[in-house]
Amino acid sequence: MSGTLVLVRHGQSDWNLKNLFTGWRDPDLTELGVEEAKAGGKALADYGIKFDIAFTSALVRAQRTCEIVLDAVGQSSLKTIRDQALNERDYGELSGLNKDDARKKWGEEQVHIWRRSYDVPPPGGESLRDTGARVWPYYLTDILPRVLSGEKVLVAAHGNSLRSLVMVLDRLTKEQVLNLNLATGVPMVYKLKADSTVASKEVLGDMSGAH
Ligand SMILES: O=C(O)[C@H](O)COP(=O)(O)O
Repeated sequence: MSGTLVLVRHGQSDWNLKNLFTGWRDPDLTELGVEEAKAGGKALADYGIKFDIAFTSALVRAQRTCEIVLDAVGQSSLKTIRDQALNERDYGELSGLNKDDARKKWGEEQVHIWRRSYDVPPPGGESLRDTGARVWPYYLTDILPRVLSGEKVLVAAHGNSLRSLVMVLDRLTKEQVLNLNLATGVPMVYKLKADSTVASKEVLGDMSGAH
């Protein structure tokens, strides 16, 4: 019997609010980010799920989101595994730069390619493929076996580490992944088949405002 995989991007961080490239830098959630995480948790509580285990990254914005979601579903003491394999894409030399300033310097198109393409890395940083090269093996060895054995698994992570997973789960092409944007704090509930492909996907919230 296969289980359930819930992916949730962390709520708004201080650097999301300031419009800065963040990557492996470690800002905390804003007040809005806390509210987004609470709303995602409430959606999961209303859905009626109880998790068997949670995974998050080595970065505080994802860890706090994970804690807030678990609190909302009444499981604040649930075992949670932190691993930097789930960290945000390393933004390299863009880390700490303002996204609008970067567009002025390098042009809208180039910045969009760095942010959303599959295989073009930002200077000194990771492409989505590079991010996947650490997320996918971790998923295969540490997360997927639990889901396939029937567990309900929460993964609270980042826009791009989760895009690399969604790309595989939703079988998106390199072209399609350009338009994949994940909203902060909106849970995606996947039920997997025994062969690890997706039986169903439900999005508990509004992804349309994601950018
Ligand atoms: O690291 C960051 O700056 C954000 O968390 C994600 O950035 P993006 O929207 O450019 O992918």
